[in-house]
Amino acid sequence: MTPPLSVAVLGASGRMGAEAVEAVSAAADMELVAALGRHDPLEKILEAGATHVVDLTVPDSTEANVRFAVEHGLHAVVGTTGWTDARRADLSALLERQPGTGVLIAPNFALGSVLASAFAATAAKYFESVEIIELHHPNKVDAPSGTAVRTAELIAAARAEAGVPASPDATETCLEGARGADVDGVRVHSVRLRGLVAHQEVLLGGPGEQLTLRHDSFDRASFMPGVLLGLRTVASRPGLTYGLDGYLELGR
Ligand SMILES: NC(=O)C1=CN([C@@H]2O[C@H](COP(=O)(O)OP(=O)(O)OC[C@H]3O[C@@H](n4cnc5c(N)ncnc54)[C@H](OP(=O)(O)O)[C@@H]3O)[C@@H](O)[C@H]2O)C=CC1
Ligand SMILES: O=C(O)C1=N[C@H](C(=O)O)C[C@H](O)C1
Repeated sequence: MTPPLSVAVLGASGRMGAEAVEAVSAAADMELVAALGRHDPLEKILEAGATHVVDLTVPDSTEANVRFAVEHGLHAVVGTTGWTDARRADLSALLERQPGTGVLIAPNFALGSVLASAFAATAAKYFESVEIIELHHPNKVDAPSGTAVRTAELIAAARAEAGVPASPDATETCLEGARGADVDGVRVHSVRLRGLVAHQEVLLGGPGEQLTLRHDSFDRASFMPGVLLGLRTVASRPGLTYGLDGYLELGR
């Protein structure tokens, strides 16, 4: 019989971390061996004999956490935001020196969200205009969301490959921010509202029509199947995978 995966959760008392602790504890093929808070030394992961780490902390700490895991040959599943191109490139370089170790950075673990972003990328070349609205709870520490950034990147890449020109926009703004953030040429608007969890709309416009792709996470339980899928897959995918779509058969 295959032994259970030995999993350590970082950020264990946070909104996502607490949910992950429950999900891992309930999974028959996993054992939760450590649950670390902000003040716990990372060495606790090693003492506990973890082989897999889940990072659900904050953008300021995630890079050091993941580097620590990789340097010790542990596989990491990362949901924390803040992984810029430069940070991912540094991590890829580190992973080259640790063959056999896998890291998944997943801007969104909800399968519906991953699918919605993939659908948006597929649709993007057929429409003149595309904009993203992401909507989250007001305790979220960053904007725009990692999901919106990833979706914009996928859309921009698909449009560039198809040779689609930039979305038309003749606006003269008189107030900074009125048109949202520019992510790879895609406008992203961030809403923070009490009562929300995590939501996103991709608006695609053409002459006389609009396609809206909306995904809603009403509960953080929505992220857990993706976290568990990541944990079950990451060791078989050495190096860095960016986006849970990398583990799914999406057939672009
Ligand atoms: N990929 C995905 O599907 C999802 C990703 N996220 C992302 O996950 C991250 C966490 O979100 P959320 O759970 O809502 O946030 P919370 O603020 O609820 O939790 C963050 C956790 O990180 C801990 N922490 C804070 N600072 C440090 C530090 N310096 N070192 C180690 N740990 C630290 C906190 O500890 P303490 O309690 O002691 O302050 C807390 O437990 C965010 O980046 C968010 O965007 C969120 C939802 C889904
Ligand atoms: O902070 C959150 O809540 C979320 N963060 C991730 C992001 O920034 O995209 C994923 C999801 O949107 C929830």
